[in-house]
Amino acid sequence: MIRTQRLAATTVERVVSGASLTTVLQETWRSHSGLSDQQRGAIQDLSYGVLRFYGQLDILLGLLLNKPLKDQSLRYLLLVGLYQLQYSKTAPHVVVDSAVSASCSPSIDGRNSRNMLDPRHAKSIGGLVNAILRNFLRKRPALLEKTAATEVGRYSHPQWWIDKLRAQYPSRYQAVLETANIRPPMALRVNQRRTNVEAYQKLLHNAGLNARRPENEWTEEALELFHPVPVEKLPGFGQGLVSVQDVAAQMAAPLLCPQSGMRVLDACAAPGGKSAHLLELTDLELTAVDNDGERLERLKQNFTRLGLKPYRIIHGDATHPGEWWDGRPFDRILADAPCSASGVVRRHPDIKWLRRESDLAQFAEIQRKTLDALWQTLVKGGKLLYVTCSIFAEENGLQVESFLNHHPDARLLPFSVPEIVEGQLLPDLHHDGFFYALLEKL
Ligand SMILES: C[S@@+](CC[C@H](N)C(=O)[O-])C[C@H]1O[C@@H](n2cnc3c(N)ncnc32)[C@H](O)[C@@H]1O
Repeated sequence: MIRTQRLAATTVERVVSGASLTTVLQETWRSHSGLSDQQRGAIQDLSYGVLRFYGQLDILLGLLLNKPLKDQSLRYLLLVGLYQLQYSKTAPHVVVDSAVSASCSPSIDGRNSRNMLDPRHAKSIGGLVNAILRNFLRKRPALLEKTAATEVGRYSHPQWWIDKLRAQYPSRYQAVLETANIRPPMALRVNQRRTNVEAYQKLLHNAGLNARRPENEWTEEALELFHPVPVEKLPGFGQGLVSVQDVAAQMAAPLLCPQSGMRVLDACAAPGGKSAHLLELTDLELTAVDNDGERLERLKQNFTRLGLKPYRIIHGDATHPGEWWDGRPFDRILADAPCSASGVVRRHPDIKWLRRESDLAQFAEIQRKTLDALWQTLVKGGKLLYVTCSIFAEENGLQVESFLNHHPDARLLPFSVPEIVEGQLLPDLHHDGFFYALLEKL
C-alpha cells in the first residue's frame, strides 16, 4: 500500500497544481508500467476520493497541524491518509503504518531522497505523520464538526462555486453539491442496430452483471448497471453491442428529433458519444466535426466498433465553418459546446479544483462564437440543439437568452420533459447535469 499511497499523493498534488486527473493517471500508468491492475485500481480510487473530498480534507489537515507544512509531498500523503481513515474500509492501523513508511522511505519519483540520506530526519517525519493521523482518529468527531462549520468543508467545493450555485438555485444548491460528491452510476446505451435492451439485459445477467432500466423514460436504449465494471467486462462491448454513456447525455439525440435521410452536423463531436447515438437511431447524412485530432481518433475507433458510417469526419473549427462547410445547409445541428463541465463533477472531481470563476466568461465567449457561426449553416425551418454539461447559467440560460436577442430568426422550442426546467437538467443520483436548448430557424 505504500506505493499506492505515494502515487495517489503525487497524482493529487499534480492535479491541484493544474493538470487534469485523466492526463496525470495516463502518464502514471505509462511511467510505472509494472503496476498490477489492483494497484492501478487502488491509485485511481484514492486519487478520485481525495479530490472528491479535497475541501474537507484540506481543512481537516489544517486543524491538525500547528504550522503549515513546507514539504508538499508530505502534505498530499497526509491527505491520502486522512481520506483512507475517513472513507475507506482499510483498517486504521494499516493506513497509519503504511503512511508512516511511505513518508520516510525513498520516494518513487525521487523527490524525497533527502529522507533516505538522513535517518534522523526520516524518523522525525515518520513521527509527525504518525502523530497527525492518530490525532485525527482520537479527535475525529470534534474535528469533523469544526470542518463542517465551513461551507468548503461541508460541501468540498470551492467557495466561489458554492456561492454561484446558491445564487442560481437557492432551493436546490445543497442537493446539487452533495450529489456531486457521490460516486456516479454506470449507464449504458444499447446499440439498437445490433441488439435491443431486453436481449442485452439478458446477456448482462448471464455474465453475472445486473442492470435496470432507468426510472425516467427519456431514452429507449438506456440501462443502468447496479455495480460499475471495466468496459472489457461488458458482454459484446468490443463487438459494438453497447456504449458507456450517462443517461442525461443520451437525451441529446432524441431531443434533436432527426429523421431518416436528414443532413445532420455534429459540430463538437469527439469522442462521438452523441453522434454515434444519432446514427444508431436513424440513417443520416452525418458530418462530425471537432478541432481536436486525438479526440477525433477516438471518435473513429468508436464508430468502427459500433459499425457506424458517418458521411464525413472533419478536423475543423466549429467557429469557422467557412473552412470546411460545403455550403449545403444542414437540417439538424448538434452543438455540444466546450464548457466548464460543472454538471459532471461526480465523474471528474478534478474539475471543481481546476476551474476558476473567470473561466466561465471564456467558455461563454467560445460558445457564443460557436452558436453564431453554426447558425449560418442551418436550413430555414431546421433545428439546432445547443448542449452543455454545465450547470452555470452563464453558459446556459443566459447564453441562449443573449442568442435569441441577437437572432430574430430564432425561436426556442419547448421540451416535454418535466425534469428539464428552462433547459436545465440538474444532476441527481441517476444522471449528470446537462443543459439543452432546441432552437428553430424561422
Ligand atoms: C463536450 S465535448 C463533446 C462531446 C461529444 N459531443 C460526445 O458526445 O462524445 C466538446 C468537444 O468540442 C470540441 N471543441 C472545442 N472547441 C471546438 C471548436 N472551436 N471547434 C470544434 N470542436 C471544438 C472539443 O475538442 C470536444 O471534443
